[in-house]
Amino acid sequence: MKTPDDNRILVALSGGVDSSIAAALLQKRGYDVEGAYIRTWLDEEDLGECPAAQDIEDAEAVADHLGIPFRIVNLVRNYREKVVTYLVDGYRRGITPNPDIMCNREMKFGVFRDVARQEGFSHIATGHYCRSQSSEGQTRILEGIDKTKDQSYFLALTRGEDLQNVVFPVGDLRKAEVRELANEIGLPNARKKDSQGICFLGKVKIDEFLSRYIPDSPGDIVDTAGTVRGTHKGLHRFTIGQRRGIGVPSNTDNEAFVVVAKDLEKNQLVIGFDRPETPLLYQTGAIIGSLNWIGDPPSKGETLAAKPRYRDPAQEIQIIATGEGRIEVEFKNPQRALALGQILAFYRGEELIGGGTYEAVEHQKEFS
Ligand SMILES: Nc1ncnc2c1ncn2[C@@H]1O[C@H](COP(=O)(O)OP(=O)(O)OP(=O)(O)O)[C@@H](O)[C@H]1O
Repeated sequence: MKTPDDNRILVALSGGVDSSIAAALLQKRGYDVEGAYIRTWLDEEDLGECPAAQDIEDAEAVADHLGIPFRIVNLVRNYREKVVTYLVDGYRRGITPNPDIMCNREMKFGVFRDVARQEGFSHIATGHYCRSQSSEGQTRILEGIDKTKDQSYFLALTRGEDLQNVVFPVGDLRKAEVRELANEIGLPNARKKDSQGICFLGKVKIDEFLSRYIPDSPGDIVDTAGTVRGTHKGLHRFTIGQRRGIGVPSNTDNEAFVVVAKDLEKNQLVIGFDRPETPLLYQTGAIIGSLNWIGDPPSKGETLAAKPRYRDPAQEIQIIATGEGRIEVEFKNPQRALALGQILAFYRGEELIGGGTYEAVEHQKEFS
């Protein structure tokens, strides 16, 4: 193992604009910067095409443009073990996993960070829109300045110690500034669109991907009164709140059915109208498990902000009870369509203090 050199930073280069600018900014600040593309998927047959090929080409072109060394870090095996398994197992159990959050925890800030350290890099950097502050051995993660791009949510399950010596150079910038900088320095990928969706899946649809791993398991579609309205091919193909692809006409003008629950025991998909009074659709509280604290853990009775999902605005919550590895929260305002397995991220002001997984949800009392 090489001794970490305080000036050496390995930037995770995805081929996108944000991480390219992260590398350019660090280079400008005088660091000894190198770029690395993380390969998480190899099996081109599985995906029909290799979405990574273009990204690798772009990442390499950026490294060339900046005149920094470039490498590909192969984490295909780790990714299958840690992320694909978690993803497929989750869907198989009827819950809704978040592979992006797991990819950050296990790959970028897990194995990749270890590889960087072994290669003598003191720090790693990514193009995430968030900020980090370190003092007295503790690292605090703050939302990015650009609230419309903030990606701190995706770090909610990353271990605090793994976020030490991680730099987020674009967290202090707005996306428009990042694009402007990319044009100014003539980055070859300046016009590239933002990436979307699950890390490796790229252009592949999630249900198509899952169908390779999880066999169909047909069952009834019922409404909230228990009347059978149709059949489904497998509960894993649906998420609470989903409107598309149910295939049951509502016969009501301007109102479609949404998935309000999955009854795993009966293998039934429960549907209803997208209305606040629809039974099961809105939640007032939740039990959160698989907890991870980056900042100081909350105490019983504390009022905090929390993001029930990425892109959801922060909601006021209260900590009702704390227990071993679990916490019970109450939402000030009922939340729509929270799915088991999804992640709640906790905030004190702008600081991300951690996150956990919905293990159970509490429905609006009058309807449950
Ligand atoms: N395959 C990859 N190889 C290396 N780094 C990656 C890879 N995928 C993502 N990253 C890193 O994680 C960060 C956040 O990833 P995300 O997929 O959300 O991309 P993004 O916000 O669109 O950023 P970018 O514009 O850099 O792609 C990236 O900025 C990059 O540093």
